[in-house]
Amino acid sequence: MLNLREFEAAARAVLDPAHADYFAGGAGDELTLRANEEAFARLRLLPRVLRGGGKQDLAVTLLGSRAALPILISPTAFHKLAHPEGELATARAAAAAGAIMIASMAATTSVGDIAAAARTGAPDGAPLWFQLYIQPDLEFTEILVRRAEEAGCEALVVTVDSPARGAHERDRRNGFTDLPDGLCCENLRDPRTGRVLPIVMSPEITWWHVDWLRRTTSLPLVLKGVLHPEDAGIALRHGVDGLLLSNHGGRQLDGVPATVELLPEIVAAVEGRIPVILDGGVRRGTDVAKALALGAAAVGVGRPVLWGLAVDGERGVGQVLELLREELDHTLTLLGVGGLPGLTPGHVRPAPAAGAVPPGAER
Ligand SMILES: Cc1cc2nc3c(=O)[nH]c(=O)nc-3n(C[C@H](O)[C@H](O)[C@H](O)COP(=O)(O)O)c2cc1C
Ligand SMILES: CCCCC(=O)C(=O)O
Repeated sequence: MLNLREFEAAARAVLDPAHADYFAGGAGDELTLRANEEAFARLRLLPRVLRGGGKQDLAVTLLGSRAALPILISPTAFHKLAHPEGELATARAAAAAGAIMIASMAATTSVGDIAAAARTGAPDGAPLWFQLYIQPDLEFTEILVRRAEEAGCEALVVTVDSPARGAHERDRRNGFTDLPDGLCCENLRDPRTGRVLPIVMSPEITWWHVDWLRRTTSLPLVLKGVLHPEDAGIALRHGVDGLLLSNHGGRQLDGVPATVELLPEIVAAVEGRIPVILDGGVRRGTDVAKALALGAAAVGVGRPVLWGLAVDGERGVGQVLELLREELDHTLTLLGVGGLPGLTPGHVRPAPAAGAVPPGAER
């Protein structure tokens, strides 16, 4: 497999079509889903020449978590739909690659088991973060937080773009509403009753809940899904430690901008005080370089990990991460950049608008 696109095609060939559509799909007309990738394609890279350099160091430290590459595994639900080993395979591959994995609250494996798998992938420890939808039942939300802490998660990623579930027409068409028998969201098991609770996406969640969470845990808090620069400023005032600039891969509000289009504004709004991670449409090492040049501290990938997992379990996820790592390394070399800190906004230009006449070409 030469690139992530080939993984996508191969994954579709092996997945149940309804599950392939669940992974691939977006909300509504899928405008934002397409926009994420198109926006990367509209950015051009501008290399510098004759600058020497050598082996690229791709390591980053994010909120105290050390990673071998600036590419995280964004949280995605239901990995056992892609492969019987599910999140365990993903965690081992992430750990072996030194990539931070953000375990989804909607995982088909408990966060404790995911953490144990990550340790087998990298015995000196592999950074694991936990994604949380704040539940209106705060007692249960606190149970989830303690489980993540006990599992050794190093940060909480609080998804705030989901006051309601996105409208996924592919799932409605396919009648995909529930997990198959035998699979469930293990993290949602309620120790008070032994039952598995449904995930509540509630419009009643507010900044008050972020403050509550801030008081409830000492883990770093990353807000996932802030898109408005004013909300980035509000997040700072609420003591948030990082932002994951995300439109949920085009699966929540359709019609919102591509994340990389918003990146410069969000980076400006946080004034360097907290890291901004970006996800949505990252498919190439060149995309990673573009996002980092525009000020992202790192990027996340969602669907490509599911494709790798579907194609070949742990090995497939490992190959997806390795392809991105290699491509990023090669991109930096061709850009004449000696390491991640060398990437600057000057390395990126917008493509001319369609039909535009280049300056000096008018007659
Ligand atoms: C199948 C699928 C399931 C997802 N599940 C979650 C989830 O449980 N929690 C969450 O915060 N985001 C979830 N996301 C959004 C991802 O974290 C991420 O924002 C998005 O996939 C990034 O875009 P990309 O797929 O283009 O890389 C999901 C995305 C997909 C495609
Ligand atoms: C209840 C699971 C939510 C998964 C999710 O966030 C998505 O499919 O985008």
